[in-house]
Amino acid sequence: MPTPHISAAPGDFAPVCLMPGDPRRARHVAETFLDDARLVTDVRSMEGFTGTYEGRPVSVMAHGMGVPSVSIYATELVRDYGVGTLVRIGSCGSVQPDLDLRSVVVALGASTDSGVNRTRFGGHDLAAVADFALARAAVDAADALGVAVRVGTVFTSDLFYAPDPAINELAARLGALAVEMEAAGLYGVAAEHGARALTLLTVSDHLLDDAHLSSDDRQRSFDDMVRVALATAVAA
Ligand SMILES: O=P(O)(O)O[C@H]1O[C@H](CO)[C@@H](O)[C@H]1O
Ligand SMILES: O=c1cc[nH]c(=O)[nH]1
Repeated sequence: MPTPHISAAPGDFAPVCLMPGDPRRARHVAETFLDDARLVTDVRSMEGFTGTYEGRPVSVMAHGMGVPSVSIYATELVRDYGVGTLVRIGSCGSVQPDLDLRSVVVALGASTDSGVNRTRFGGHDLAAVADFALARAAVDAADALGVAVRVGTVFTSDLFYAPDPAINELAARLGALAVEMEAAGLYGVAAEHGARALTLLTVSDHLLDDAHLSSDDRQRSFDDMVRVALATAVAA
């Protein structure tokens, strides 16, 4: 049963899994928000945990950085462990002047410079979109929790260090709220394997202003997004 990248036993994962990029954030979510959380996999130190939230089973496992990494973990979770719902909880760089540090973004869809979805779709452009019920549940959950969210598209880039920052301005002109590195890959995996996926992001950097959150601030802001993600996970 173990896959090349996940050592859990059958049934170890809940039907819904939250996915940050950073394994330490996965542990933080498990220890802070889940009841009875237990470690179910730690291959390559990419720890995954399963516990309960409001009495419902929920898992959290990191996916690493970039489309290839999220594609591996998301595929194995869905195909080999029966996870049907994946909610990415990540960070992003804002490219809109009115989207400030600490804001939470609901990524309805993702443009990308990655080639994976074209590879997947025989050279055509795939509509890399979130599951509508999850997106609606996230917006409702955020309202109920008093967390302001912006809903729109993001740009999933293979390059954290873009050689020409003009790409961020172009993405903004074409409507992107922010830049990150996995949503388009996650949505492609979900489309291929019939799973539901959503990406929630906290703005940790402002790419137009060159402003950045401190690591303490990142943690605090991240927790608002986690509350929204958990409420979404048990509602939708
Ligand atoms: O905070 P995470 O979820 O890792 O997301 C963002 O941060 C990483 C880059 O620092 C990339 O993975 C990007 O998508
Ligand atoms: O991909 C990312 C994530 C956070 N901040 C950025 O500028 N880019």
